[in-house]
Amino acid sequence: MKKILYVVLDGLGGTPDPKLNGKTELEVANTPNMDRLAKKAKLGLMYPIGPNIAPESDAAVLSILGYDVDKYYTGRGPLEAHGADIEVRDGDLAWRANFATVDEETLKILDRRAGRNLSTEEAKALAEEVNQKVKLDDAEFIFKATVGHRGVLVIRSKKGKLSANVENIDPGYKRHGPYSIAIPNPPSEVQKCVPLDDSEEAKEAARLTNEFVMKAFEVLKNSEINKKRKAEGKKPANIILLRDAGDSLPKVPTLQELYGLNFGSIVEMPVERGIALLTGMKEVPIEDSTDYKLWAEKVLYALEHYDGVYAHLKGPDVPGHDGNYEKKIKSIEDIDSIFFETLLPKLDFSKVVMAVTADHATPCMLKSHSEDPVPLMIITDGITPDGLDYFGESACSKGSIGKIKGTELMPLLVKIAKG
Ligand SMILES: O=C(O)[C@@H](CO)OP(=O)(O)O
Repeated sequence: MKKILYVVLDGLGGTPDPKLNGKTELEVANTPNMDRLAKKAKLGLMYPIGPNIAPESDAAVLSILGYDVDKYYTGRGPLEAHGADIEVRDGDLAWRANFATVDEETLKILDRRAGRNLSTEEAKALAEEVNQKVKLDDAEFIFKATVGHRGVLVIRSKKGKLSANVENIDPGYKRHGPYSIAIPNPPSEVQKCVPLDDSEEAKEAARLTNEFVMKAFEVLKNSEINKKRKAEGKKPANIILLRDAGDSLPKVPTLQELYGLNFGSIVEMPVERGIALLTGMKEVPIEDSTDYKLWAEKVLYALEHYDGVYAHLKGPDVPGHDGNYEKKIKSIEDIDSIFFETLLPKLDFSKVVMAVTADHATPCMLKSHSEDPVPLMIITDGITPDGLDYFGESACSKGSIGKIKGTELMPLLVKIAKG
C-alpha cells in the first residue's frame, strides 16, 4: 500500500475576482511547482462540506478528513480547547476567543483581532491577568491564549451542565444550528450572548458568558500591557470576543479504526491540532511554522514513520481575511517556491499518493470564507493524468475527479493508495 500525503493550504481557494480579471489568487500566483504537479495529476473541485456552505475551518477540516459534520460536529470551542490541551467535559462551555479592540466608552468594535500584532507573550500575560482577577458567580473557568489574537475559554458551572445553544458574542459570526456562519461586513457592536432555547442550561450559559466578557473587559481595559500598547501606538487588546460554543467534544472513530492507518499531523493552529488529536493522529511538532523548508523536511520525516501525513499550512487564509491580495498571492508563491520546491525532488510517487487542496476559500474580495468549491489535485504513479497544465480553479473544474464533497476525499485517497 502506498503512503498518503494530504496537503491542506488554508484558505487557498478563491472566487473569480474582477480585480484579478476574473481569475482567483491561486490562478494569478506564479506556481511552477504546483503547475508541474497538475500536469501529472487528476484534478477536481471539492465542496469542503457541501454546495452553498461557506464553512469555518473547523467543520471544513473535519469534513475533508472524512467525518460527516452533521453526525460529529459539536462546535469550534471544544476543538480549539482540545488543541490547547484544556479538558472539556460534557456540560462544560467551550468557546473560541479573539482578543479584540473596542472603544472603551461605547464598546464599539474597532478591530476584531486587536491589530493582528499581539505577541504571544502579551496575549499570555493578558490571559494570566484575566484568570487571576476575574471571578464568576457559581462557575470556574480557564481562559488560555493560543496563537496571536486567538484563545480559548472553558467555563464549568458549579450548578450543573451548561448548554452551548447560545448566540455568539463576536458579531463576525452568527449561530446557525451547531455551526456559525461568517458575516461579511459584520456589525461593530459587541453582541450579548443570548440563549437559543429556553432551557436553564442555555440561560445559565449565556449569563455566565456575559458576566465573563464584562468582567474581563474591566481587567483588560486597566492592564499595564494595554497601556503600554497604546503608548506604542498599538491597539489595546481590551475585549474578548467569543464564538462557536460547544458543550462536548466530538466522539469520532479514529483513522486507525476507520482505515487501519496511522497518521502523523503537522499543523500550526489549535483547532487543527484538536481535530488531528481526536482523529487519532500523532503530532509531528513544527517549531517554526513560518519556515516552509522545515515544513517540507517534517513531511518527509513523517512519511518515513506513518502510513499517512496530514499537513495543514495556514498561510493564504490570513491575508485572505485581511483582503490583502499581494500578501495572499505571495503566500501561495512562497509555498510553491519553498515548500514544494524542497519537497518534490524527494517525494517518490511510486510509494506516495499526494492530495493538494484547501479547507475552504478565503477570497480577498470577501475577507471571509466563501461557499466556492476548492481546487484539488491528486498525484501518484500509475494514474492517468488529466492533461491539464496548471493548478487553479478553472483548470480543476475540467478535471476528471469532477466535483466532490469533502467527506469523499479520504476514502478516495485510501482506495488509490491500496491500488
Ligand atoms: O483563527 C483564524 O485564523 C480566523 C479564521 O479561522 O479567525 P478570525 O477571523 O477570528 O481571525
